[in-house]
Amino acid sequence: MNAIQLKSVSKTYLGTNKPAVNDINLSVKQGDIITLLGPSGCGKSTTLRLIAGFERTDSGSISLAENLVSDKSKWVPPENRGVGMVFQDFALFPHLDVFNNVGFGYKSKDRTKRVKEVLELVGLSELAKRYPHELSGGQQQRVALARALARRPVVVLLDEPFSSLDADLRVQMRLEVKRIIKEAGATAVLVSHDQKDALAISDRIVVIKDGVIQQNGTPREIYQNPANKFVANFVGETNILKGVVVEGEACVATSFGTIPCRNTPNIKAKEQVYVSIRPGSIKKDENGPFEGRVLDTIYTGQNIDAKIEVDLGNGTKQSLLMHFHPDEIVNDGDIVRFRVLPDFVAVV
Ligand SMILES: Nc1ncnc2c1ncn2[C@@H]1O[C@H](COP(=O)(O)OP(=O)(O)OP(=O)(O)O)[C@@H](O)[C@H]1O
Repeated sequence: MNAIQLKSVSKTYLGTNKPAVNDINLSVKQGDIITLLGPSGCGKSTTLRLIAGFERTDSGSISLAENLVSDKSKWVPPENRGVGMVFQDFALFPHLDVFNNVGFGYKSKDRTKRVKEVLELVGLSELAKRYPHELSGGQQQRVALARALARRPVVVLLDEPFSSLDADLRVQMRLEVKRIIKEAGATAVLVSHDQKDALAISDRIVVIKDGVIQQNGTPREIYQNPANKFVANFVGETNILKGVVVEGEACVATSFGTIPCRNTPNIKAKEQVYVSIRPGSIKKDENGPFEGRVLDTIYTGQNIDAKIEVDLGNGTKQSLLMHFHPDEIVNDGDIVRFRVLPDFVAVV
């Protein structure tokens, strides 16, 4: 079952002449976590607000759990859409304790039982009597999530859920939020401009630019086979090079040599293309076919991120980003031989 379906949804705000959301089609399967990912102003929050019912569409239709909630002749208000919302700043009520924040507006007979249940789920049973100012950022986020889940919503919408958390807590809360949503069996839509959040938490990522969906895929598809240059650049670091597809081989001829590439069979031979090579696909190898000079290195703990320069022989140089194993000793000016593995090479 589709928990969410958007068909040809568009929205232009009054007083503007460019659509914030432009003909978006999107289906989200029951139980999936999806992230709307894109730069500031691309239309992520507008999409979320249209689903929640805080904004009205200009055209197109929205269904939640297969029930139509918005089209040109039907409009279901936010409170009747079965949507749970987690806001960026968590929006907890400062004068209510954790228990009453979570149970706010929940009027059913089973209120006490349900609030206890979701507090258990988010691991806050012990802190039910605390007030928001007595909680850490991560605990406040759990309260916000528990409140959103309490009414067993059709979908949970989370607007930049990790942006107010510091780096360590952010990493921890990605896993925790994912666990909680999965255990609750909820369907969730997150909005984020952070590719690391998106890759870590999502079943699917929807990359948006200028109100238009650029790609909708699993984190692996998005990272390994970005649909275009924008997606390749926005989700992770990459090298984008011009090239020509080689006839009869899964290869692309680029300025510094022929490199293996898996997604060429559907492309005509000799066609001019752009190829995206992730830095992790460029491996140091004493017997490799290419040679470059190290310009710059950054030690990240997991890798040594390096910028190298390949001499193309005719007075021009091609710079490339590559990763070295963190054990390597790499100095600026070193000459390294390398090869390109096909794993993270894609025509875009
Ligand atoms: N209430 C509004 N009135 C007019 N224009 C708006 C309004 N809200 C958003 N916009 C415009 O619509 C476009 C999309 O905005 P939106 O907030 O959906 O983007 P976003 O991707 O969520 O950005 P951010 O990450 O900065 O929140 C932007 O150009 C924005 O300026």
